Amino acid sequence: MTTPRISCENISKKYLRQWIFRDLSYTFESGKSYAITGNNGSGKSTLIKILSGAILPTNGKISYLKEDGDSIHEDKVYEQIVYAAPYFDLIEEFTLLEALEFHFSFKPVVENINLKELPEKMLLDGAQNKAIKHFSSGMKQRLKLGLAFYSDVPVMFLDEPCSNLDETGINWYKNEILKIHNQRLIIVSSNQKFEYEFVDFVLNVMDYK
Ligand SMILES: Nc1ncnc2c1ncn2[C@@H]1O[C@H](COP(=O)(O)OP(=O)(O)OP(=O)(O)O)[C@@H](O)[C@H]1O
Repeated sequence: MTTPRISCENISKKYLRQWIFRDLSYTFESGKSYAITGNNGSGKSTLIKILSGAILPTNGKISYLKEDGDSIHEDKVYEQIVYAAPYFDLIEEFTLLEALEFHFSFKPVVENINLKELPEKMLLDGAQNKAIKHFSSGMKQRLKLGLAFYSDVPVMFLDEPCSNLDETGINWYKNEILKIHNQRLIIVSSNQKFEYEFVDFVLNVMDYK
């Protein structure tokens, strides 16, 4: 698995007439973990969306670079990433097993894990044939995070990862992320320290106003 780094050159984002952030130049190194912090409405989700390629910056350039310095073509970037966020919906009509089969038809599952083991790993044992529309908000969040954790890809974006999780879910999140954080580039958007205690670097979006 190649582990890319993400280079941002002078990126700025404007919505309507308001600059959300300006002139952000930063390199997210492969295998390191980062938190993006800042007040409510400061632009954390906007930045993480831009880094993933979900939306474009108003100005500036984002590149995914391989170890040899070559850039990964923008059409191929999606193969490198998983992204769990409140604004990305699950397909509600699927059962849990269908959702797992669907997701893992696009992304490889991490080595040595069988698809059948995943519900238990996500604390969703017993819900295999339940439709996602009947999941609680915490179950949906564990599924979103689980799809990210157990996909064998080098870049992981997490926006507000512990929203809707109870204490058991938060402990599960903390344990699972500690197992993988040295193998991936992880970028977490959060205002809650316990969600990003494991990171190597903190980037405050307020510093780019
Ligand atoms: N599509 C959009 N059109 C116009 N303005 C937008 C759009 N998306 C976000 N904004 C604005 O950009 C600013 C940053 O929003 P963003 O969601 O990135 O903040 P955030 O730091 O993630 O906030 P929170 O901590 O509340 O989740 C806000 O003022 C928001 O209203």
